[in-house]
Amino acid sequence: MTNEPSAHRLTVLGAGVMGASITTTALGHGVPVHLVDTDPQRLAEVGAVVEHQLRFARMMGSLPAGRETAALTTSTKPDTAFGPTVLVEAIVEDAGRKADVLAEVCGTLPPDTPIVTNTSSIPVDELAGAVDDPARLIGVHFMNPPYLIPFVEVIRGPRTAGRTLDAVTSMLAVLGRDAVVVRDSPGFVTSRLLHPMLNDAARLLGEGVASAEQVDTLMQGCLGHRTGPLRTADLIGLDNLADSLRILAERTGIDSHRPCRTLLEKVRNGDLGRKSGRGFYEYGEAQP
Ligand SMILES: NC(=O)c1ccc[n+]([C@@H]2O[C@H](COP(=O)([O-])OP(=O)(O)OC[C@H]3O[C@@H](n4cnc5c(N)ncnc54)[C@H](O)[C@@H]3O)[C@@H](O)[C@H]2O)c1
Repeated sequence: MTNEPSAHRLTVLGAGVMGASITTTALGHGVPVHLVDTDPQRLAEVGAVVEHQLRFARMMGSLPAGRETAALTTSTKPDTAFGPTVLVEAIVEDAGRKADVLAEVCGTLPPDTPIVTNTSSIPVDELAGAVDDPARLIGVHFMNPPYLIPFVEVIRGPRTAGRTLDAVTSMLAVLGRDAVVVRDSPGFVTSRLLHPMLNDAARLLGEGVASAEQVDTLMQGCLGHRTGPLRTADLIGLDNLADSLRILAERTGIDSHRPCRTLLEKVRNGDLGRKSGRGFYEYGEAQP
């Protein structure tokens, strides 16, 4: 696999928070993307979201200068004629739905096309059971937002082939991402450490120990956390965080990983964080 962007083409499943921003990262590095979402409304909005993110990423200097932005196509079903070199699954954090979509899509790809799951917490080998050839599935846990964070956590499942790892790390190099390869496990390294901490921050808020601003200010000012745990939770999306915590609790047997009452209440009220315009903080309107 070459380092020429034109040698790579991504199909991305899921045009939500991560699917859109993975798309921005690829387009800004000159890699064409076919973006698929079952929700036509989301597809109608996502072009403007990606444009906004491309402008922001350029302003932050996080895209290669002089590289032409690649073409984006969208649809509610994968276009088999697109011929991706890698397929990235970034749909909701639900093991059953991910397994269904992976089982369906693998039959439409040539046998050697690597499949990436962007799951936050589901063990890759659990999802590999849904793929025709488990050797071609690998986890790439892009951080949010991927066009600003140069590191990615790569999860090599016990059945992931070396050729899959090589092809995917080569694609990540074209996207300017540095891969840290870890062993498969619920939540891997980053979600296993981060998500329970965000849950505890919400618990402290619910117990009335401190306000959201105080929790974040203490974690930023005293412990050097970049954005504060509750602002981070709002950035992730509180529905996605709750789903990931449920999976962590079920797969590790650690009951305290279950999403706390304060977090569940926010999700029930539709306060999902930046993507809905309100979470632990008010944003006025939904943020791209
Ligand atoms: N949000 C984060 O900060 C973050 C970070 C790293 C990884 N992740 C992981 O990335 C994945 C996506 O998370 P998100 O935050 O973007 O979720 P999201 O809820 O913002 O978006 C999910 C999208 O998937 C679409 N979808 C659902 N079923 C589909 C299907 N069968 N085919 C195509 N599209 C489908 C939905 O319509 C929605 O637009 C999850 O596995 C999540 O755990 C999230």
